[in-house]
Amino acid sequence: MSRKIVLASGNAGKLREFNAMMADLGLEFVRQSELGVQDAEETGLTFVENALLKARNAAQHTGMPAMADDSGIVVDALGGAPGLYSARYAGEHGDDAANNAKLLEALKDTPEAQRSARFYCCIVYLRHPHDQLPIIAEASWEGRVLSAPSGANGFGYDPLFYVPTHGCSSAELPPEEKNRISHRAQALRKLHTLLEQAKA
Ligand SMILES: O=P(O)(O)OP(=O)(O)OP(=O)(O)OC[C@H]1O[C@@H](n2cnc3c(O)ncnc32)[C@H](O)[C@@H]1O
Ligand SMILES: [Mg+2]
Repeated sequence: MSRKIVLASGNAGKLREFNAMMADLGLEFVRQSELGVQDAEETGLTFVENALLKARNAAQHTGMPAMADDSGIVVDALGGAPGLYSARYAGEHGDDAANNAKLLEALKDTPEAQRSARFYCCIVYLRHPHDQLPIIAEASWEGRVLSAPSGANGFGYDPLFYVPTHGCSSAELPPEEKNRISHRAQALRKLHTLLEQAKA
């Protein structure tokens, strides 16, 4: 699949990671902001609906194949919150510091054994604006929420997300290691396999 894809995200951290991962997969993309595409309203009640809304918006505004990611942190002790609303958990969209502070506050009385959480990522690919058979891949990354931030890599909730397999936060992982094991890496590899199979 050689066509250029419009990547329907405005999140700098995600774009950095997609940039690193898609080159290895031979996927060429352009950011929607470079094509004047405005962010879609995320009115969905599921991650897949929001990813579809973002991909469809970008495809319709450009006529190109489009790919979108909707993701978040799902915390068991909070009944799955912030989940779908991770980007605006503290109110202001994309205020990572406020979102992390609110998460720490919400779990201040939660013991370590009950702080399990997972990052979830759903990626949707549309071949063109009228594509009725989107290619969809999703993945989760199991961990738990730390009681204090640690590490400076990554973005969003990475300083608070403890990765049991590596004994550190996802913000302490080297970027290339996060891009090997994360929810986004797993979902993108699945999507790539589906694209190859569909010869999309
Ligand atoms: O919708 P786009 O434009 O892609 O950008 P966004 O930041 O609004 O993205 P989402 O709506 O998918 O919300 C995802 C939020 O979940 C968090 N998140 C997602 N993936 C993450 C990761 O790999 N590490 C840390 N936090 C992550 C982060 O706070 C994001 O703001
Ligand atoms: Mg968003």
